[in-house]
Amino acid sequence: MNIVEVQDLTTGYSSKNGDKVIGQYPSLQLEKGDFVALIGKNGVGKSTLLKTLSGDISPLKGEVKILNKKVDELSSLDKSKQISFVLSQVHFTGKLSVKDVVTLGRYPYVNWWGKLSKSDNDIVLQALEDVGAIDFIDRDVNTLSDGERQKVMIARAIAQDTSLILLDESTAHLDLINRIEIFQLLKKIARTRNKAILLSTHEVEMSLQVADKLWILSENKCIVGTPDMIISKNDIGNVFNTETVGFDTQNGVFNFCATHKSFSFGIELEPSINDYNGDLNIENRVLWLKRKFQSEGCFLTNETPEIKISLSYKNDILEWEIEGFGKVIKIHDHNKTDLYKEVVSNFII
Ligand SMILES: Nc1ncnc2c1ncn2[C@@H]1O[C@H](COP(=O)(O)OP(=O)(O)OP(=O)(O)O)[C@@H](O)[C@H]1O
Repeated sequence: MNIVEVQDLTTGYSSKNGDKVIGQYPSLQLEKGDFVALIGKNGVGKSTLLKTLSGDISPLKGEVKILNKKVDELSSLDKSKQISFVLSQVHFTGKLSVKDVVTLGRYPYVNWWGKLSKSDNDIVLQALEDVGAIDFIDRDVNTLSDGERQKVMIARAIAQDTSLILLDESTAHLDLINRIEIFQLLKKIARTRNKAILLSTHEVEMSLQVADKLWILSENKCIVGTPDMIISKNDIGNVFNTETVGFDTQNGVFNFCATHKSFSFGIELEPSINDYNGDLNIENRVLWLKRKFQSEGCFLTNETPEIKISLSYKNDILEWEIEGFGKVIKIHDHNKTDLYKEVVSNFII
């Protein structure tokens, strides 16, 4: 079942000088259980779309339905039971504890006298536990770090228990481990509690690994797909690649490319390497060396490269042999060799 249904939607802003169109989306849906990442370059319209879905701004054209009801026709109480919206920047005036802030998420459900039940209290504590914020439950929310505050705001949305949770760059201030944990937590909440969660983010690589689907905004439109579909059509590369950044569809990561072109190179591992029994993962080391050379503008090729590099294992020592421009050098590798620097200083300069 669809929680969100978008038809012929045009997002944007009206002013006395006329309408400013930001995006046009003929049809978009979010189903129960969906955890979807909304990605796209700066200024492409992610926040504008989220604010339109939440009913905070009106569409220039078309409509948004939440559980079959037009969002702009929902009462504010119904809206707060159906939609929670986590913003990236929040500031509270006055002194509010972390618990007070998360408890605000329960207010659509309180009785006539505004009294919270024990189960409301349990939901608040569980939400704080879920996001890893229970340890600062009594702190003044304005004294928290940006990352800590983000966790609290996500806990408030969880406590609000809405069908749709929208998050605008809410993991931006979190460190890597917290980002992964919050992504996984949001996915689990979507699945186990049958919610639809849409998170705008610049975490393209993590979205590909964790989200069920991606919405990629680009030039007024939205490309929708599962990560495997998106990768197979190279949608990420088509949208994000520039002269200096290229998306590697095989490894699901962005590679840096130099704007200038340098020498061609090839790296091979000689069979003797099989006898090596040290604590390095040689294949990974070579993979990252290739990336380093490519980021310097070097072109990887197996067919007669200008610089041929081979790694072997002789007399208990790893040894690089570098050949090119009529010259050969050997380097004993004690795991500290900056191979790119060696090549440039011995062969290029
Ligand atoms: N209130 C407004 N009035 C007019 N234009 C606006 C308004 N708010 C945003 N915009 C413009 O709408 C466009 C989309 O902005 P939006 O914030 O939706 O992009 P975004 O994809 O979320 O960007 P970012 O990744 O940088 O956060 C931008 O060109 C922005 O300048």
